[in-house]
Amino acid sequence: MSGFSPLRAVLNLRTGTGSKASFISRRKLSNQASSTSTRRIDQRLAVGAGVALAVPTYLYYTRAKLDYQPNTTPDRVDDHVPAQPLSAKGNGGKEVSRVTSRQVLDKKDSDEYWVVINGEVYNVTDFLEEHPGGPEIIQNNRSKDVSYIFNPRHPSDQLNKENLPPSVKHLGQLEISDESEKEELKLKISKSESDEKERIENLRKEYQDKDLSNIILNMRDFEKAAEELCPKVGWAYYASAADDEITKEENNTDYKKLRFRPRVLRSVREVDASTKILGYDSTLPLYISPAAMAKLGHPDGEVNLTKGAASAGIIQGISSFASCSPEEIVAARAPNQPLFFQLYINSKRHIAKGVVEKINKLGFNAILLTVDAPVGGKRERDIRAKGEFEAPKSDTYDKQGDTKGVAEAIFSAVDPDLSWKDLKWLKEQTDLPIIIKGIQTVEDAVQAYKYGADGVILSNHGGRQLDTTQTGISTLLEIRKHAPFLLRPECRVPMGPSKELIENPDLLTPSKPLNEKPLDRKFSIFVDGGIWRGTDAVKAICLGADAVGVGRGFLFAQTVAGVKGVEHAIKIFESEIQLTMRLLGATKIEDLRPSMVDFADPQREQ
Ligand SMILES: Cc1cc2nc3c(=O)[nH]c(=O)nc-3n(C[C@H](O)[C@H](O)[C@H](O)COP(=O)(O)O)c2cc1C
Repeated sequence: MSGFSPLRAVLNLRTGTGSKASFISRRKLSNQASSTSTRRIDQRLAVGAGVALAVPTYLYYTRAKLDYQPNTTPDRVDDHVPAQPLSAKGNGGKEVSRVTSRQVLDKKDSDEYWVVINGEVYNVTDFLEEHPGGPEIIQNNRSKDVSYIFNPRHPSDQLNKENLPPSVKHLGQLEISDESEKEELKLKISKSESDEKERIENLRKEYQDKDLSNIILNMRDFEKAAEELCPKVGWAYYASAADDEITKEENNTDYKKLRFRPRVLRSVREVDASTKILGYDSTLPLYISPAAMAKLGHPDGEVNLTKGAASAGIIQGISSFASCSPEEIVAARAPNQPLFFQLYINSKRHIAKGVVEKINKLGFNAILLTVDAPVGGKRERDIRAKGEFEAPKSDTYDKQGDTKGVAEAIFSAVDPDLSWKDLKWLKEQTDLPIIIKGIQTVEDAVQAYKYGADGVILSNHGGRQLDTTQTGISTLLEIRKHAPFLLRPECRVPMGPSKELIENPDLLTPSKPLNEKPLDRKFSIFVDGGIWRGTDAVKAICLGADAVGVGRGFLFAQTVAGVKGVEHAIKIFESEIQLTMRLLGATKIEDLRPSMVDFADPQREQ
């Protein structure tokens, strides 16, 4: 990075020239939020049961599978055991192996561990120790139909032949010999759990039928509704953050320490909040942050987000630990819909290589490489929730309580030895833009630029990793102070009143600083964490962010009402962002500049 001096950079805050990142193809949006179609979705309900969790198999096995199979999650998972013996001729006319319920039940007292999932029988004896959720949950439920536990946590194509771990043996279709055996195969679900499941099912139906615009006015309303609609384990996983959850809280309260400086009489009838994110059109400077396990909140999971993002024209980031597979998500994608894939690098590099190959092949548009989670943070709600669950007890194996929290299970596959040199390795595997997610200091933002990343996400993982770490918006302030050269030139100016504007109040914003060069190559800066309002998003954009990410808010929205919930959430953000812009005197994203914001505490140094 030629000629960078932090001192010079600080001094140059006020001056400089350069071209702004291009914002083209704006879509004019009128006073009304753009209309988004609402889509009815399947009302199937997944209720959290147990904390067994397998890291999606595509992280281990790499053959890309492009033929999407529809979700086969049964309506009532506990009743999944088929009523009728299955035909011996399924599978496109080929002979299928059949396994009787008696055979499955007899394995209870053997050395082998068999389970039934969605009407198929598997021998998982050799998989026990590989199961990222720990062997106990399988041992506890041997010789049972475990679809109820399995389905909300795994992509529906995870058990397809090409995705099946070699240590899992598919034995054939289940054939029920008689009613009593069918009963014996069923998981025993406690009364309280089945009551809870019913309550959630009814409540979700109500939300699906209601006009959300009358009851969900802001993103916090979604949070409240989601708490009622999420099974305990899912809620604990979504809401949890590290230790005392101080960073999670500050992620939002830090925005409250900034004040707007609106300009008036600026003719704001027409406003356009559209922008480009990594060159892709977006109706808002806001995207869906990648967050794992959307099926814990709603049976259709991440696909809800894909469809909602498509109809409203924003971009979705997809977690490495999504509960829908990349193939399912790509199959749900609208033509030319941009999708960014969030990557965790597996300790086994050949596995990571395979994942990247798959992402390239499936046509994702960018990689968000998460670096703030070499190990999982201490998320106590999540850890506690596993204890609260009444795990179905097996007749033959009653060791309880040793299953992992969802987060703990997930992180067992992530490489804790990842280092900057691995970025070079990743660049060799892909031509996609690489954005480093989880940058928490100005030093690392500079390092990411030096190592050739295409951008950074200033993020502390929603406060889920190191508690009391600084917030994304604080890191942006650090960059403004110590490495403003990373920002677009027009944002390398101070917050608050500007001498130039006082001398020439006709101007809405200060002119681009003279003598400030743009970077040699494009470098995007995104911020996430604690964005609950349009005002939060606009503050970050004013200070130099290219766009902001929202994690929990969208998880909650899809939990409450699937695709319809996601569309409604985007509408909320759209109308709040447009309103904020109008009240600031800004009619397009380029108008949003540091002079429109200042610290609430006037003593605070920039
Ligand atoms: C339940 C949950 C799961 C998450 N899973 C991932 C993940 O798999 N990968 C990742 O990079 N970030 C993950 N994140 C972090 C988000 O991408 C994002 O940084 C964070 O949610 C932003 O904060 P917010 O929830 O306050 O909007 C997750 C966050 C939550 C709440």
